[in-house]
Amino acid sequence: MFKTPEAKFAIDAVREAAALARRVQAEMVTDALTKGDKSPVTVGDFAAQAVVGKRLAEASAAHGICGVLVGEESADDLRKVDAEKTLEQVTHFVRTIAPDATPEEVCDWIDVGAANPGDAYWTLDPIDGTKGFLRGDQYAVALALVENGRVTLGVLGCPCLEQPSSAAQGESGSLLIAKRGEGAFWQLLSMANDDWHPLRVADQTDPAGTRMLRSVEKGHTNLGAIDHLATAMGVAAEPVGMDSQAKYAVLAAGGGEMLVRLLSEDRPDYREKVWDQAAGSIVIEEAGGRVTDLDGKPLDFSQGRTLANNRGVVATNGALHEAALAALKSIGA
Ligand SMILES: Nc1ncnc2c1ncn2[C@@H]1O[C@H](COP(=O)(O)O)[C@@H](OP(=O)(O)O)[C@H]1O
Ligand SMILES: [Mg+2]
Ligand SMILES: [Mg+2]
Ligand SMILES: [Mg+2]
Repeated sequence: MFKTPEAKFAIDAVREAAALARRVQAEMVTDALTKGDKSPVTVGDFAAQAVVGKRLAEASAAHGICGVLVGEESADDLRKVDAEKTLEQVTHFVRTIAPDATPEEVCDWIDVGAANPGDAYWTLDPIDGTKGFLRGDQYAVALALVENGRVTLGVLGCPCLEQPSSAAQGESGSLLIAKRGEGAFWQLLSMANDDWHPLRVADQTDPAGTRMLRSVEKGHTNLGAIDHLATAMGVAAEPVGMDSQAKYAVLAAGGGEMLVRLLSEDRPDYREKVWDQAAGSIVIEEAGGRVTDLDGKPLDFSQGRTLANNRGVVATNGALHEAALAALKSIGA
C-alpha cells in the first residue's frame, strides 16, 4: 500500500520530521522566536521544515515528483545576526539526519518551502500546534499534495497521540495517511511497516450525542460561541480542547464527531492557512467524514497560501454535517 514515490516521500519525510521535533522536545530546546504576526516559531519548527525541504529536493530530483513546497516557515528571520544562536541549535538537530549540514544549507532547505502555490504543490506545517508543542500537549507534522485546488494526498504525524481513536496523550505516536479515492489509514509513528489500519469516522446520527473538538487557544477560535453551538445542537458534553490537526486524526478515527474553527473575536477577518487544513481535511474525508467552511462551502485550495474563499472550518462524521451547519446558522457564526 502507498508505494508511489509521492506517498513514500511524504511518509518518510513526516516520520523523520516528527522524530526531529521529538528530539528537540526531549532536549528541551524550547527557545521561541516571535514572528511578524506575533505567533511563536521554535527550533523544532525550523528543523522539521529543513528536513522535509531537503527530502523533497532529493525525491523530486530522483523520481520527478512535484518539487514545489509551500511551507509555513521561512529562513528570513534565522539569517538575521541576532538569530545566530537559534540557527546554531537548528543546525545541531538537522545534523542528526545530515551530519555535514552547514547553517547556510539548513537555511536553503527551509527555503525550499518558500515556493508560490501553483496548479500542483505540496504544503507543509512542520509543527502544527506550536503552542501545544511548547506546553507539552498535542502537535502534528502535516504534509499534503494539492492538485488543481484539491488535496490528493495527506500525511499527519502526531508524536503525542497514542492512538487516533482517543484524544489521550501517549508516547508511541500515530502516523496517518489518506489518498484521494483510496481511503485513510494509520500506523504507529515509531514503527515503519506495511501494516496499515483503516480509519473510519463514528456512525453517530443523533446531534445530542456529538463529541465536539476545538482549539485550546482562545485566540484561534471563539470559545464562547462554541458553547452556544453545543447548546443549539442539544449537546451536553463539554467540547474537548486539543491543539493541532491531531483533532482531525481523532475525528477520522471515530474518537469524536465534530470539530469547528470559528473566527476569533479579535481576528474576524482571519483566513485559514492551507497547511493548517490540507492534510487533516483529506484524512477526515477519506475516513468517511465531511469538511466545509462555516457556510457549507468546500475548502478551496487554489487561492494561494490561504483559503481566501472560505470562512472558518467545520468537519463532522458526515451524518451530522447538516445539523452542524444549521446550528452554526442559528447562532449567527
Ligand atoms: N486568529 C487565528 N484564527 C485561527 N487560526 C489561527 C489564528 N492565529 C493562528 N492560527 C492558526 O492556528 C493553528 C493552530 O491551531 P490549533 O489552535 O487548532 O492548534 C496555528 O498553527 P501553527 O501552530 O502551526 O502556527 C496557526 O496557523
Ligand atoms: Mg505557526
Ligand atoms: Mg499550523
Ligand atoms: Mg506550524
